Amino acid sequence: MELSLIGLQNAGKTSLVNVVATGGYSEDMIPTVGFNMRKVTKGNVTIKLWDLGGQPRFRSMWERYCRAVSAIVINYCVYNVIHMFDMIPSVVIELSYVVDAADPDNLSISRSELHDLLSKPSLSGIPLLVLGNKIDKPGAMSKQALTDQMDLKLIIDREVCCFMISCKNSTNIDSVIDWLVKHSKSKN
Ligand SMILES: Nc1nc2c(ncn2[C@@H]2O[C@H](COP(=O)(O)OP(=O)(O)OP(=O)(O)O)[C@@H](O)[C@H]2O)c(=O)[nH]1
Ligand SMILES: [Mg+2]
Repeated sequence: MELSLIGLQNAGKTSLVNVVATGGYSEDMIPTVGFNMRKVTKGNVTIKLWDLGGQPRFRSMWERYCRAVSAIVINYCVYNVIHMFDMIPSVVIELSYVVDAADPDNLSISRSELHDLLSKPSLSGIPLLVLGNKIDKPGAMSKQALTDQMDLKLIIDREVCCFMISCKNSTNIDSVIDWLVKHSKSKN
């Protein structure tokens, strides 16, 4: 199974890959240039994770990487949204600010990047996993607020699942792995 992670810069995509792969977390991260690929084995399932750079100059390649993979994970920095699409790479879209006021622009950018991506015919029907990341931070938004502000209720043409996570504290990372393994099995 192949997954692509998309999200705005600083959402925590590379941190998520590290936590899923090894359990390791670091504050000291370098922004991803282009993409990284990492293979992770969980039980009898091997997942190839495409970790895409979230800076504006890299966003045009998201669709290309989502066409070839099994799932799309969208990562938000709440904060993190992950969407999983089966048989397509996963995409992560991230928001890098405290949602409730500090930087409303980022939230609307994340929302429009997500809905733009989902409107691509090449990605139709792919399940989506939305992850709200950085819930350890004070002021992190609730799942309900994330769902409302990302207009997730408008997505009716595919399975959508949403978890609130913290890579830092490993909160709900097990649920993310279970979801990934379950969806990779259902397609293999
Ligand atoms: N407090 C907190 N910080 C986090 C969490 N996850 C990631 N971070 C921090 O957020 C920063 C950015 O993390 P990255 O994983 O590099 O973000 P990215 O989405 O890969 O960024 P790009 O590669 O530029 O797209 C780092 O300083 C991380 O330590 C979390 O759960 N909680
Ligand atoms: Mg990165």
